[in-house]
Amino acid sequence: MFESPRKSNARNAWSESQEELSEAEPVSTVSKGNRGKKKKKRSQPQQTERRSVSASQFCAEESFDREDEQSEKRYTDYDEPIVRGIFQIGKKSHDVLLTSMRVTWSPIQPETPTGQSETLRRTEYVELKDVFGVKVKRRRSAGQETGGTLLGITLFQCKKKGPKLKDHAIHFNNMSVDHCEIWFKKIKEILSGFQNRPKSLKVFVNPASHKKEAYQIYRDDVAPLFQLADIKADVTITERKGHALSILKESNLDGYDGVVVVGGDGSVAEVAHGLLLRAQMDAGRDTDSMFTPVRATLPLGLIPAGSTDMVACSVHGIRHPVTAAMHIIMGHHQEVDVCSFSCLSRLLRFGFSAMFGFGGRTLALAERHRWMPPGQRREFAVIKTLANLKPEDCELSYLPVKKVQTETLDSVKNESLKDDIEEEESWTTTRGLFLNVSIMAIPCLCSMAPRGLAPNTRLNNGSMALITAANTSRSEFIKHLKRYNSVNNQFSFSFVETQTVWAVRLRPCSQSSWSDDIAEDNREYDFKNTPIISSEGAYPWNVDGDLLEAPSELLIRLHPQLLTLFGVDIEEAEEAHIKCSCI
Ligand SMILES: Nc1ncnc2c1ncn2[C@@H]1O[C@H](COP(=O)(O)OP(=O)(O)OP(=O)(O)O)[C@@H](O)[C@H]1O
Repeated sequence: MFESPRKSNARNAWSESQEELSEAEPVSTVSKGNRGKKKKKRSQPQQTERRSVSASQFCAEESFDREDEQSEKRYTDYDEPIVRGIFQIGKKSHDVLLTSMRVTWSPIQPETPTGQSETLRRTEYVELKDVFGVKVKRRRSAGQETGGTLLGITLFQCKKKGPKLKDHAIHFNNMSVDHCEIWFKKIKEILSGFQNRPKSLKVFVNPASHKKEAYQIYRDDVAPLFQLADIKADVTITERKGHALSILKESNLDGYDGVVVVGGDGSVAEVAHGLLLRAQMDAGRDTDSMFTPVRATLPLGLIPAGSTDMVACSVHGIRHPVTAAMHIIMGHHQEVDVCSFSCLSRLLRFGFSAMFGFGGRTLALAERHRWMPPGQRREFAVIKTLANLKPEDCELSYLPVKKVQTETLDSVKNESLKDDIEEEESWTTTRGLFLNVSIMAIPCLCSMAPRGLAPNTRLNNGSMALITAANTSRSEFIKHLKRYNSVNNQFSFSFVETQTVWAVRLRPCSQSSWSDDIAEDNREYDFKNTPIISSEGAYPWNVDGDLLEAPSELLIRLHPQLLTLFGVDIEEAEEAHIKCSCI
């Protein structure tokens, strides 16, 4: 029985095999003077191409025998042959070559009357930039934990299909210990040279997320991939709201290369806030004043396991735990804009999006009915809030993004924004009745809004979308909401306005805050068993799916590229994909 590669112990993989096996076969380590034709033609591989090339491509490159000195130099700089040997791949023996960039293999077979073209057509390769793990492959009997007959080595490749990433195993069979040891060590050495790839991660799993499946998702889909990639994971299963935040504030994070959260948007927001707050504390920033924040030192990985997963969808383009894990393993970094929420100059939290009015009230109501199953709770809250739809009387001010400012450097932008915030005349102010006010620093993709709640915002374009729905009839407002899930433009209503902004100030003016709703609600429900979340005079905000109560005016500022997430800019990824299929 073959050992399942996912269950092998990555760290001791080779040392274990050395102890148990002694039989050796000659290995032809490729010397510079004996590279043959293969050494000459490999130029720097294209960064976007992930699939194996066809033999015809390889053949075309191979066929040039006369090369000038310059191309020879390019070859030796980038694609030095390291080791060459024979492995069985599938059912056939192959001539396999390892260079610093790739592993190339072609079947060994007698030459045909037409020459070598057939062999070359079958030549394939995998680029090492797409490989995330190498393991020793052994045959073990049922129940055998260690040892076993060496069969060869297995490479684990990250494969891309649209926005989806998945792992793919390529088996190179050879029963010689010496042969496999050299290959194993050389490939390991190359893989450890990828600086962006994390070696050690702090992982937070929220067991209460959505259908309580976060731990299972981590254990079954993510941990085996981390193990293949030799990533050490220090896992905390959170016990309560705020648990991850307190760990991030208090623990020594020096040994980690990143932080990972397995959960929904609420968990993501808590961990993102924790990382950023920790960075401010370490940098000595006074968060009780108008401060210019510093960037978080560690990148954050998001494994979606919540009910909406807007942040994960926005940075991966898909809600898929394996894709999320592969972005972390491969060290794909994406800078992301973040906003800060402050009240009377005091920082309340960092986050990505906020809703006031309908969005805030709906969440507040759902939170008060936590005892209901998640889907039912949300549906109930939406219907009840729509039934009691009330506009918010508020004063709304914003700092519009000026064209010239969008091109300035981030640090300059932060300082310039700080000056503008302090100058009252830079603000545009309106007072009115609003059914909903949304402020989004990222596109907020989710199943209810596949194009995003804020489709015109990018992850790091240095601005936020301000979307206001002024007072209108319930039926018009429902039409607007329904459009998020359709191909029609949700903003083409006279009562909806969108702005591109840097900062927003919102001051509720109505005296009847949502505590009136609670009083009404409590008449209908058993309030002894329902926690009362609101305090008198506080207004509910939905900040990344988490309830935030602000007693008075809330200031929301944008901080360009303050956080690094493991992921990609999905628009760029899509463009690259389109280009590929055109070719
Ligand atoms: N052990 C725990 N028990 C209860 N709540 C927890 C626990 N650990 C963390 N939390 C809190 O649960 C809140 C909600 O979790 P999360 O956002 O992951 O799930 P969700 O609400 O189902 O998903 P989404 O936000 O995507 O809709 C978070 O604010 C988090 O702080």
